Amino acid sequence: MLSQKENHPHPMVLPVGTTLDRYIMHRQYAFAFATGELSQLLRDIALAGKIVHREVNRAGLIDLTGEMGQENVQGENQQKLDVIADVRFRRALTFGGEVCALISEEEEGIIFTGNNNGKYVVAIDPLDGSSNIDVNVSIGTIFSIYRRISPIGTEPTFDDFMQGGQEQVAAGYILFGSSTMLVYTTGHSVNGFTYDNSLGEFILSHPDIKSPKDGSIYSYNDGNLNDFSEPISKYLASCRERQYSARYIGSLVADFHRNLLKGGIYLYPSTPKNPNGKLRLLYECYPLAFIAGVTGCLAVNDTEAILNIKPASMHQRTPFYIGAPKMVEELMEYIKG
Ligand SMILES: O=P(O)(O)OC[C@H]1O[C@](O)(COP(=O)(O)O)[C@@H](O)[C@@H]1O
Ligand SMILES: [Mg+2]
Ligand SMILES: [Mg+2]
Repeated sequence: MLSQKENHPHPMVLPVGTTLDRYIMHRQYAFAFATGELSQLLRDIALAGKIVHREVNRAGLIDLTGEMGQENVQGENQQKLDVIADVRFRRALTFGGEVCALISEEEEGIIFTGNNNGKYVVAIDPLDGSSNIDVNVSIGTIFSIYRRISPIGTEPTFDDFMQGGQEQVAAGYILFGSSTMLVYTTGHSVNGFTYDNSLGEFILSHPDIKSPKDGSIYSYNDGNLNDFSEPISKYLASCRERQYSARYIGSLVADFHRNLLKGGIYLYPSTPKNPNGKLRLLYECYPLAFIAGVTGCLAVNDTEAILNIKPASMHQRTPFYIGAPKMVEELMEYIKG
């Protein structure tokens, strides 16, 4: 008699309307060696996402807008919601028990959860798009998950976080926009779940997302244009000449999500102010590049694919270009000259 796992088709396409929980369970059965820890970790992230969704929605009512009055490791003034989101994800991942350590945009060092038997480490941008928090514009959370390489039962190490983008076992983001969505991948397909407030559930709404091969949307901060290299300026001029649509929300997660669905390119080049770019490799660029790869998009910096960059420090930055393959390839032609 075939076991449940052998009997279960792989991959399983689930209908729109499936809850996240049911989806995760079914996906777990599709993998012979799945033991449920990653599934539980994804549920913990979804739980924290629901709590932050609630805080974001009523931020203006409960004095959660404005600055915290302190700086984070990046030298940025922390917004209250940056700190709230950081605390909520840290708690959910600590109490969930599957994560032995995490790094966060809001914290300098490694956060040890005390779960030394946990198999996973997480890198997280608890609140992305901080400049848009107080003005009711879409913001989000970005996360990246690795299986630890340090022995289970011991204290996790720096090396657990320096495995490189290709070693991610899962990555995703939560978008707090006109609706709240969780989009993630474990490397096989990218699926989007919309939060139904009345049910308190994430519901499958965007199964197996495939991104257009080409596009006509370009996203960058025009205020930095004079500081871009000549090849980048030339590429942007060619987009303008072709009357592409310039769209820039100023929240990476929201700009990425739009371009993922509609076809487009997001650029954050290096500038004199940010000689290594602005965006952080481990908890902004790697996870979005991992998602992009599964949907057929490309993610690069001026010299290589983002997932091939060898990490060296926890908060390192990189120039970042991500989007429709035809658009990114064309940009690379300009950069190569
Ligand atoms: O204001 P700028 O320089 O255009 O930068 C906007 C970019 O910086 C970010 O806000 C950086 O992320 P955080 O908000 O998480 O620090 C991105 O979301 C966004 O794309
Ligand atoms: Mg960010
Ligand atoms: Mg942030």
